Amino acid sequence: MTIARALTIAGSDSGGGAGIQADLKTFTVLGVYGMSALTAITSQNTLGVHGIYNLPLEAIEKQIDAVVTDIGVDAAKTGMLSQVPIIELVAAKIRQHTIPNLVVDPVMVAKGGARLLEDSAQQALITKLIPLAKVVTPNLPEAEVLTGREIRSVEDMKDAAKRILDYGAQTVVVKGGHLAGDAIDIVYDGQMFEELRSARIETRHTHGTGCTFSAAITAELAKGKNVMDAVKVAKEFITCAISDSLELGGGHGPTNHWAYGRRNQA
Ligand SMILES: Nc1ncnc2c1ncn2[C@@H]1O[C@H](COP(=O)(O)OP(=O)(O)OP(=O)(O)O)[C@@H](O)[C@H]1O
Ligand SMILES: Cc1ncc(COP(=O)(O)O)c(N)n1
Repeated sequence: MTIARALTIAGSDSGGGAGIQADLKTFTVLGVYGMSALTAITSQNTLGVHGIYNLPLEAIEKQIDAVVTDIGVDAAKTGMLSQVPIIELVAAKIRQHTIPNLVVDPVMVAKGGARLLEDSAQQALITKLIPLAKVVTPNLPEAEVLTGREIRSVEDMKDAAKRILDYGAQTVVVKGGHLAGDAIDIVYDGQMFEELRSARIETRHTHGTGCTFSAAITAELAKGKNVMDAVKVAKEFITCAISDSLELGGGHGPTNHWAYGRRNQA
């Protein structure tokens, strides 16, 4: 049996709702074989991030080399890459192995406010990693940092998408989860804008939405979908996952990674 293969290069969330745990669950539910290269371990739960332990560069490099040279990768995503040397290493490895279908989730701040990207590393993300991306998926605060402009409306989101595309990404998805009203995401490929809209779900259990969304795009690209179709599946996947989110822990509970699969079986 052949199976599409996806790699996540990201941090571990011990709470299981975000980071590589969210990515691997999403890959599995979408029928893709998941692999991981850990960049950092976080001590984390639904209440917040309690500790960050970046891994040595050699450990990150060896994980990527091991899976690429043996198993192979049809698509990959990056998540938490907290420091300049980690970003530079990951970018160099992606180029060296010509890893296809790269989704860059420019993770900066966890839901509880903990910084997962050092300020000094923002520029490296823009100059080293985003130019390699088939798709880059900033949320509103991330898009504001990347462009240096406030985003208050869908028009501002479109303007940000254009500016981020100019850094060299092939497609930009500006996620509107942080705007009031419907959850609107703007997709821009340099030619046209597409607006993906869903009703806002009233819940505080949204830990890991960004990781899950970008992992779903990665899984669909690994299976050979084009970017627009992959993003549409990811939007459905995350909407189901938030609708059926899990009341675990005392803070922001995780989304339900199984909900999309169950709904499509029913
Ligand atoms: N309450 C909600 N109801 C419906 N969809 C939502 C909701 N919140 C987020 N989304 C959707 O989830 C996806 C992830 O968007 P979001 O803006 O939450 O990014 P994020 O990177 O997860 O942010 P955060 O770091 O706060 O988790 C997008 O498709 C967005 O539209
Ligand atoms: C290890 C790790 N990576 C990323 C996030 C961001 O999560 P979100 O998907 O909520 O933006 C996180 N909280 N922890």
